[in-house]
Amino acid sequence: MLESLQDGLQSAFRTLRGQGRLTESNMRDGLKLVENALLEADVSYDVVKAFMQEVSEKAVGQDVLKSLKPEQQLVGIVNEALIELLGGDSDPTLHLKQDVTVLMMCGLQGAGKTTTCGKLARLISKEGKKALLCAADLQRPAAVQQLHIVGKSVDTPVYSEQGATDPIAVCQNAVKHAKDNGIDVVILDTAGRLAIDEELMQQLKTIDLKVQPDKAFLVVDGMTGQDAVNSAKAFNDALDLDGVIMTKLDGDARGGALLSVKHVTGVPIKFIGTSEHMDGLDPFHPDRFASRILGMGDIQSMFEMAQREFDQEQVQKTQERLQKGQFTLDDFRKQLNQIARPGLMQKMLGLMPGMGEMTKMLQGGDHEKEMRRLGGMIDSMTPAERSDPKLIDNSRRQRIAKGSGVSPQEVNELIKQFDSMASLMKGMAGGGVGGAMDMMRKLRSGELMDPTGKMKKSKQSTGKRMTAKDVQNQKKLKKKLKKRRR
Ligand SMILES: Nc1nc2c(ncn2[C@@H]2O[C@H](COP(=O)(O)OP(=O)(O)OP(=O)(O)O)[C@@H](O)[C@H]2O)c(=O)[nH]1
Repeated sequence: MLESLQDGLQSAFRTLRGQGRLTESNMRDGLKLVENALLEADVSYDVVKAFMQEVSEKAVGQDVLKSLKPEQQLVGIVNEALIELLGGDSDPTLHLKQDVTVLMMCGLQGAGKTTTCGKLARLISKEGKKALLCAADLQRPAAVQQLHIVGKSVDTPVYSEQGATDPIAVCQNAVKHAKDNGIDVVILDTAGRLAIDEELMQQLKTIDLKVQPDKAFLVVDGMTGQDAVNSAKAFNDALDLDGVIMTKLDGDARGGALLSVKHVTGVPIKFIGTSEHMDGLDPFHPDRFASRILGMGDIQSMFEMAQREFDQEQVQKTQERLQKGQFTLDDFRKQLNQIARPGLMQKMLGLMPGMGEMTKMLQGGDHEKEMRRLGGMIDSMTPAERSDPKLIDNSRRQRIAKGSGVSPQEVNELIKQFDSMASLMKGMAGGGVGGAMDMMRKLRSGELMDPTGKMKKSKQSTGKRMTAKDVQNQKKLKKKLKKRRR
């Protein structure tokens, strides 16, 4: 996400690396590169101008701190200005009421509104609250049905009225239904249009007036750059928005809209869409995101993601089993299924300082195939072997390999991974950022994954030789990681 902006800023900071003192001239060179990086990321010109003015004033007037290198000083100043630009201390907490909380979602057609309704419902239910989706898009014939499909995929009920023509009445009835049925949050999926028009705005204003949602969120497509900013401005003029949800930041979005929207509209971003899957919605924290843009990672979000996405009950059970020495290969398989979900590892690694390159390399890893390979080996074991892999001697290893169509070395690798996972689970179950850090340390040191994103197995053990390209890639990756860690 926003790799080119990250790269641009990194090269700006690099110009100051090795320079002993912060002078006006070396700072000017660095600042010019920061400005270029922002413009290339398609940040609005006015935003760049205001941003650069603030940064330059601070940078040039800054006393040279003996303890900090010029590069570190500029990073610090840019970090502060970026946090401000992204929304300061705005935070994505929904502040649910005791009574029913109503969230109105609006946006242009195709921005990702319906998908985001589902993602939001999923996040709410992960927090133990009950959500209800309300089909208030009566404009597009298939919209109601689409919301039902989305609702089913996140296990959330959908309120809709067959043949209804009045979206306001549908929203009011949905809120009443929620009150009668102990539901905590109603998410209104309102109609979108291809462009902003008076009729759409009028309908939204009437819903706003008559249903009185607690929050109005605008969903905008981050891939559309400045158009997203302009539509945020128009919707905010009409509706007084509480927040923007910017979608499709997983693609080639350069980030300009993300950096411009708060400055131009005054409305902060509250969530970002990071994939088309239902787990692809991340709460947006300006300080954490600034840290990510500057390549410093976001350990807190990574930890929260682990808490949210890994079944905590299962983590707890596993810890108990570990403590009793009962962790088995069946448990191992369950854990793998959680951890190796497509996209999850990439997202988590993307939050690690300096791991941007690794996430690119993880793209395209065939997790399902890998899961089948590992599952096949586990299925070929006896229950006793699954409970106690130490029983697996040479002849058992030969039998399991034969039964699952792999080499005995691969069975060996699986058992090694099992041992790694056992200590990983201990770290995770230990909880806190430390647990997540421990898990990441293992990933980083390559104990779990190979550079293609598959669960690690040595190429020698499978009889395949490393190609020259593999060797080159590994070298490049090591070099990059080493450089960034400096
Ligand atoms: N890659 C990616 N795709 C997304 C994201 N959010 C939504 N999409 C995709 O964008 C497309 C449009 O999403 P919808 O949810 O149907 O958009 P909508 O705004 O509800 O559109 P209408 O119902 O026509 O008003 C779908 O193919 C989604 O899968 C995201 O964060 N990342």
